[in-house]
Amino acid sequence: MTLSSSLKIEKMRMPVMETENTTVEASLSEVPDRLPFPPVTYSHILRCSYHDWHPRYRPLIPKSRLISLTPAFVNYLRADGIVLPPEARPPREDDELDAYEDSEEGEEDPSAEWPEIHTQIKNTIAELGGKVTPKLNWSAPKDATFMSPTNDTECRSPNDIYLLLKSSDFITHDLEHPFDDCEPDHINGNATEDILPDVPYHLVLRQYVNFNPSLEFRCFVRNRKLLCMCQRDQNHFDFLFGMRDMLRSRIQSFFDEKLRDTFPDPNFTFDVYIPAPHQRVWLIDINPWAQRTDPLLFSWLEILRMKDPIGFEEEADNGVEEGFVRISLRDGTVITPSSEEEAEGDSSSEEEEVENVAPGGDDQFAPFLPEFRLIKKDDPESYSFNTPQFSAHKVPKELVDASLAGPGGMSEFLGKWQEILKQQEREDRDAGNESN
Ligand SMILES: Nc1ncnc2c1ncn2[C@@H]1O[C@H](COP(=O)(O)OP(=O)(O)OP(=O)(O)O)[C@@H](O)[C@H]1O
Ligand SMILES: [Mg+2]
Repeated sequence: MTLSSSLKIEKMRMPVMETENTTVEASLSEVPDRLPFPPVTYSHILRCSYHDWHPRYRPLIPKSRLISLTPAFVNYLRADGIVLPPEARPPREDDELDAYEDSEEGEEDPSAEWPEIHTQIKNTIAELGGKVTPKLNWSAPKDATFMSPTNDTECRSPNDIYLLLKSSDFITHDLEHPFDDCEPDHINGNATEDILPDVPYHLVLRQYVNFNPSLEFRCFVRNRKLLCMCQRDQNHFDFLFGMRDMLRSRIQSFFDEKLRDTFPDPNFTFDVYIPAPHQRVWLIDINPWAQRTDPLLFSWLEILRMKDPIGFEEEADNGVEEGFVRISLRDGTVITPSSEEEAEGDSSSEEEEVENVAPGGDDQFAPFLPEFRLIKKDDPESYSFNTPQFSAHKVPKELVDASLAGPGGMSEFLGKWQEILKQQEREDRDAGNESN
């Protein structure tokens, strides 16, 4: 879950947007003051929490473990400042034993308040092969990767995890604002009491895998219909265009078979990963149908105003070619296999292979298939490969340089940070003295 994209951004995005088949032009006067979302309820947010859906979809998810967090640990995450438990380091030959013991003695150990969680995290990292990527109920600390020497969310020790979690605004959002802009649920038409629900906080540890970001997709579901989807990474990948129909078909089947009738809410978004050889779809996350979920290559207004795909029935026989959806058309009408049978015998000669076009090619009609939006070569949305995402969360260059400078790990980086701050204070003081 990212911090919300504002309506202002929606307005900026709307005027010209290349879609898969059409160019949508909307005048700003058509843009409402508020995005027309249905009310987002507390229980919808809770049902999108990893701990809620993980047991239901376990076989569809890459290997992960959940650790139920105690109030003491949640307090540690919430507390200002970053104090990490002391790390046991192997004694070096030149260590004076006395000096080594002295330095250990004085150190504060926050994990003394939550030793069982600390141990569970250590054991889970080992169980998952030594490398994990963490997240809380809704969010991964993607905005804090500047704290990591590898510049990503790979963690090898509990301290790597604590440092990322405590440095992330996305994690703070999970802790402090999960129900912002939400309202109580309605039972029999009556609103329930407006008391914020208790959140059963969980730490999710996923076995770290080298993801190919070009094969991650976000999918939007409204009224249990797969409405549209797009790539998650904001770069242009030429090869995706040739695979679009095949990937769409995989995602549609995955949705129909695994999610459509099992997710408790009719509206939601989900993220998938379809690594080579692109046979298997992995579920990565489920996000609320709410402004806080980044619509990526779409704008929310565009999604909310989108027509439902009218749907299709894939031919029941085995004449379906890999990578294509075969739809029966006659006189511009969709003919499903059952209606075809009723009408007359074999009509295969009248079949056409169609992409995401409406009958008669008229844009006023609903599309047949969910739009699958990819970044074209010259799209303004396409980032340069060097530009990091989450620009709102950028930090001074010195900090990034410091984090990348040495192999000493994250704790060393914290030390460098303190040094930079002290140096800055000294310079400010000197500048003040000079001007006096
Ligand atoms: N097992 C894994 N190993 C390595 N990287 C992973 C793994 N699982 C997910 N990732 C990476 O982490 C990214 C973020 O994960 P996730 O979608 O769960 O975070 P999020 O905070 O919910 O994101 P958003 O705010 O976009 O909803 C994914 O896009 C993927 O690149
Ligand atoms: Mg998410």
